[in-house]
Amino acid sequence: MRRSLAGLTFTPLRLSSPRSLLFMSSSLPSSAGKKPKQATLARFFTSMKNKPPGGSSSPEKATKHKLESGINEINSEGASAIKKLKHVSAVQTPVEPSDMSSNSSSLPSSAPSSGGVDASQKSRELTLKVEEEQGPIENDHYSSNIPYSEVCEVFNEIEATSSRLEIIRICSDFFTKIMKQSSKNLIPTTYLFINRLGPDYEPGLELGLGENLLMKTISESCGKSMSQIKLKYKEIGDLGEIAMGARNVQPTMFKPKPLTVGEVFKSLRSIAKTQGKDSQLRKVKLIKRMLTACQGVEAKFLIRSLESKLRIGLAEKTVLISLSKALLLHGGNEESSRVDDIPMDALESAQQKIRDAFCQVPNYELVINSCLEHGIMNLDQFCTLRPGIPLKPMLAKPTKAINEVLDRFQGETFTSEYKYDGERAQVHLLDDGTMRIYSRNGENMTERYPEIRITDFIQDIDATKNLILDCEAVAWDKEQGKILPFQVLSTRKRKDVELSDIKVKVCLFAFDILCHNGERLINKSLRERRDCLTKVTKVVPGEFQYATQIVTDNLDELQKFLDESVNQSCEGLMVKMLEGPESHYEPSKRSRNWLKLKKDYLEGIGDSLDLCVIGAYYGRGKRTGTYGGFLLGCYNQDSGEFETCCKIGTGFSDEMLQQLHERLTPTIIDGPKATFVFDSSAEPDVWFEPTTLFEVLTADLSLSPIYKAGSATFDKGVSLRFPRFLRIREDKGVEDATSSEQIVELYENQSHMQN
Ligand SMILES: Nc1ncnc2c1ncn2[C@@H]1O[C@H](COP(=O)(O)OP(=O)(O)OP(=O)(O)O)[C@@H](O)[C@H]1O
Repeated sequence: MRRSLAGLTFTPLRLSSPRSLLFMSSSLPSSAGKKPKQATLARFFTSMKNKPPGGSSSPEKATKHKLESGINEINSEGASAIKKLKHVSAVQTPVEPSDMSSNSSSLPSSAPSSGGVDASQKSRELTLKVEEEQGPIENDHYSSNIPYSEVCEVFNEIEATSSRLEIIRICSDFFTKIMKQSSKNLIPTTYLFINRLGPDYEPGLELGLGENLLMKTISESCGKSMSQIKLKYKEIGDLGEIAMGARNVQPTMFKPKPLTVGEVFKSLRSIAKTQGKDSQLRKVKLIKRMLTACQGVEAKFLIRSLESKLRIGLAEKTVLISLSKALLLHGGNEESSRVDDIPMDALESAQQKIRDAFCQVPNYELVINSCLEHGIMNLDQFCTLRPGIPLKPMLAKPTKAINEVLDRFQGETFTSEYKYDGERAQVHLLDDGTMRIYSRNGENMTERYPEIRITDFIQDIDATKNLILDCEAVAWDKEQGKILPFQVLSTRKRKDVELSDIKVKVCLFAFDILCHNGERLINKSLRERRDCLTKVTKVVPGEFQYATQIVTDNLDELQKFLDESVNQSCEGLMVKMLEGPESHYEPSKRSRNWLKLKKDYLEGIGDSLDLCVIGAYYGRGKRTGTYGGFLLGCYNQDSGEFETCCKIGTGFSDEMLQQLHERLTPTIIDGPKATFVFDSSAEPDVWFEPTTLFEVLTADLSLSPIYKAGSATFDKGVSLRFPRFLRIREDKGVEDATSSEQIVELYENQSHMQN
């Protein structure tokens, strides 16, 4: 069967067997270890345009070089004075909605011929003035003339589709189509699809728009009163639908000029970056401009993007797979001009390459541009980790007993390290001497630790130009010279920390080095990386130390080491492969080459779970006035859904219940989201927008007809028995919740142990 999308004919991807189906929906590392069939692959890749390193002369190339050297500094000094003046000239005249696509097009005749100090200072002043009026000026990396309506039509189609394979087909067909027009279209479009405004580590990309502000804007632009909007919102609970309904019945004198993907994306970024005096007003102005130009379904998705909830059931992983298909097709010649013509193993390799690159460089812009310039199959040479970009950290699998560890590492050389109880800190030293510290989620938290100076911990500062270290930041008692528990660390301020504010000292415990002087070390053995770490850095007691470690496979020695770690306020042990390819650092992967052994959880399933709060039950008796229990869900990374796995009411202090009531009540929504998978017998009294993760302990896991975690694997869902609240996970986003896949694995391990 052939389908047609906006004039182009595509044949849907045919999957030859249930096994291939399984691959398509499988998780990130699924194809590791599988060898693609060389003959088919070779045939396919020789038919691809050969793009030698750096040999491309495509128009994207120049842009790409600019991007690679400083994409995360988009609004900084990088944009030239001329470019700024160019924008200034265009924006000095008031821009009507219908003119939105025309700004930044012409150079003023007065543009300076060189970037002399006066000229650039002057342009900076002008830029600041315009930024004050309009929000920060963007350079043109995000230009795209694709009509925004086309993206919205695709969103609409996805919203109405439940099959993940079909969604992948829709997305990859669309990406292929827009790339045929210009490959530049892909970056802003991808960001709109994943509902983000840039890489996670780029600061200042929070839209910060409250529900009320959006209602007011809709009311003012679409000619409805605030009370009408509020009433409708109570009824249908979707501001997007409301804006679309209101906009579409609004009489207009002139047909507005259609919005483009480029201008919508750039306006969203400008809204996020608008700060300071009257920022709300300026944000509203930008929204109104777009809203008055919306037609058809555009207003629905524009408002949802502004709310940062697209609600179409599109998981980021699905977008990544679709992207790899489209990019692979784009790199091929006419013989392979349809997704169907690409051999399955070529697709598998391409997907793996793009995921690997993304784990090292979590920036769509850099990954896409690298694909376009060098070809997707050469990504591993050109798109690799670098100081200044936080790579996704390697993660560990839980274990329940030392015996399990010994079974796993039998016959191998492995090492055990203390598992410190603090916050992960990826420390980067950049060529220009600046230091950045990134969290587990790639958030820049350098400001949180103003007392840390990495240069103090480097042996030979002249010989070390840049590096990336993997560490745990732990609260430290300077007087007693010992580690303090995590709870003490969490009392430190998270923002705007001044040196004078610091009451709780921090010590960095380094356990890995991932890059040194531009050399990637992740494909070296842990033993080699450790040697490098101790050569390049030096211990400063109480400020920078190495993770305490031991190399032994003796059960008694390991038991003693585990007890010692706990006595020193650690959580237990991290046990790691020490030699050979299995000891390489695997970004983003929850690997069986790193096992965690947490002393407190040995009695349970070996680990705590981080689950998303999606609903609550009103408290009774002593708990009247607060919530008495909560409905929790894990996150299915394939479908983007939250699958319920337990009700929880144990482990909360009265104070915590009060806090949770205050925190969660503003996030109440009118009904369950389409992404909540639940059974009607466990319906809560109120539903929440997913915002908060609880770290939860459980005695064990069991199958239940009421809960839905992992129900695609088993007929029933996996649920937690006797769940107990431990704390709120402030350092994780809702999509970092324990995945359905992890829950299934924990359940299977538990059944295996019981048998
Ligand atoms: N020696 C060590 N080696 C590696 N990680 C360590 C070490 N000591 C402490 N850690 C911390 O332990 C974390 C992994 O264990 P844990 O399960 O507690 O973390 P988490 O954030 O809940 O992650 P997840 O549950 O997703 O694995 C690492 O992310 C790191 O922050």
